[in-house]
Amino acid sequence: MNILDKIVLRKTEEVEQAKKLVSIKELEAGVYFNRTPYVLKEFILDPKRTGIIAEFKRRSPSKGIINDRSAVEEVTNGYAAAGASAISVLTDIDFFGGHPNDLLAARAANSVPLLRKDFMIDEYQIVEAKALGADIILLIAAILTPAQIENFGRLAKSLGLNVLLEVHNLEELQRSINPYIDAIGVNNRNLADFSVSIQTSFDLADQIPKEFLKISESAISDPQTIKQLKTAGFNGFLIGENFMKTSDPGAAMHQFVEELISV
Ligand SMILES: O=C(O)c1ccccc1NCC(=O)[C@H](O)[C@H](O)COP(=O)(O)O
Repeated sequence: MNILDKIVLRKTEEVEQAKKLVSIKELEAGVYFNRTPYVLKEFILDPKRTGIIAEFKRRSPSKGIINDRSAVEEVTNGYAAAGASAISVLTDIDFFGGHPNDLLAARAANSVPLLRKDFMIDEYQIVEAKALGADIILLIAAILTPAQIENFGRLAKSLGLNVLLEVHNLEELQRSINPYIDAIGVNNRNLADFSVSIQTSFDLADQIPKEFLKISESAISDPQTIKQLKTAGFNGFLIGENFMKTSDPGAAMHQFVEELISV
């Protein structure tokens, strides 16, 4: 069993527990449920912003603890001030040290699009994402069937949410595209064995149909790489560890953006 299988197994139990604790009706009565989500495309393509989706990530299966000291409000405020086009908040508890409350806290503290970064395997989590104040959900092709991706995408769009489809290879891309997707993220990390290669993004860049935003995800640590990814057609860049491993992730992003402007 690889790490993705383990995560999905645990997630299945977690979602069943959550359903028993909080009903869909209660989620729909939440303070954020009726807010209109931001449109990701407007923020990613805004020339005053950076295209960076900066991630709040305490730990990961590949790296262990990355940062268990920084507060979500402080970090996400720092990211927004540094020009983030969106902020990714990991809500997985057991494998990433996140929590749904991190998303609520980030929502209360920020006015940029928020990605609920989690392993979505059930429609309940999409309704929950809306209730937590998310603007974007992630659908990972490696753990979902094409029918699930279409059904989850349809539900997300009916709630006004943006849909980011994550793929790692051409086969996942070709079998997963549907009309409910806004953005395609190419994950440079192989989630089964943790190997990373930016080449994955370069290889898939021209295969992504023009109507989708193109996001390169993971293992980005150098402004020069962003420049190359932009030349290849990417408009968005998901970065976690490179900022979170520092004592002040917002300041680290600010410094990164300064360098990005000058390369
Ligand atoms: O990061 C991991 O170790 C990981 C393991 C298994 C499934 C998902 C995983 N990460 C999720 C992500 O895709 C990243 O958090 C995100 O793209 C940011 O990556 P990075 O900039 O390398 O922290």
